[in-house]
Amino acid sequence: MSSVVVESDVQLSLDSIRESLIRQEDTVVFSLIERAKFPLNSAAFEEPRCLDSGNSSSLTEFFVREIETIQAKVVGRYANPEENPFFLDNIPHSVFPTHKYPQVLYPKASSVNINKRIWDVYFKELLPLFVKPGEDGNYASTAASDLDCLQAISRRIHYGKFVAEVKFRDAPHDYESAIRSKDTEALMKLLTFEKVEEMVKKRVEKKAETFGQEVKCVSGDKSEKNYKVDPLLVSRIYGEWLIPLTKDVEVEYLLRRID
Ligand SMILES: C=C(O[C@@H]1C=C(C(=O)O)C=C[C@H]1O)C(=O)O
Repeated sequence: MSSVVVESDVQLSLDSIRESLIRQEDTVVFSLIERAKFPLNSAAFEEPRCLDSGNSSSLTEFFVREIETIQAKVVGRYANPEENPFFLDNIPHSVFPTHKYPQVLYPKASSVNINKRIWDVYFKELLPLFVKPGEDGNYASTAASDLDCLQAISRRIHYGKFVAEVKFRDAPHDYESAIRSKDTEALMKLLTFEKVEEMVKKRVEKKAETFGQEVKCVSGDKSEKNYKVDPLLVSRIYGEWLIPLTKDVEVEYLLRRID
């Protein structure tokens, strides 16, 4: 995953942040396309089927917890300020040396984490929209695919912290009074760029068309195109959930920006 390259004097630009968000769209769209191979398979994430007595996790929750622990220990995943865990309260230390990430985010605001909301939104609202209903019993692969989607979506939404930091640095006086009076409406207005949002929605629709079309080798084939995930739905997922949640992260971050 491409990261914003910032040196210790921490040069940030809205353009470089937006470029990373554009690249992350590829990951999000591909992960949705991959997940659409499987039906809903709700038993994996709804039923507490763990055989370990005293553990009431669903298969998916158990899987995500275990993978997060391994990723923290082996690759220091959460040393990267772009990554936010779903379950780990105490992040285990990496057993290998980790990259020293420059301190870009404001320390008191950097811990904003809305993954509980993202988890609920993903399983209750998004997933039923873009996968077929039913069960095929392929729960292990489904859980792995869900984790890919969750991590891609979570990274995208929490990137709002970087967006908010750069917007604050570009116009601290504009933001400071709204932060002091905890005026979330004013903050939302300041950080919103409707034209950019429209462009994002159009672009992800196009990406879903391009990445998810069935490829045919018959030249001149004029038959209707089939898509693995409806491109309009991908645009809607961005417009109704991913962009608003990113902006909520921006507001949460800004509210703690001058603590
Ligand atoms: C992320 C930004 O902040 C807001 C959120 C956007 C998004 O989530 O794509 C787009 C434009 C802004 O309204 C940005 O300005 O790029």
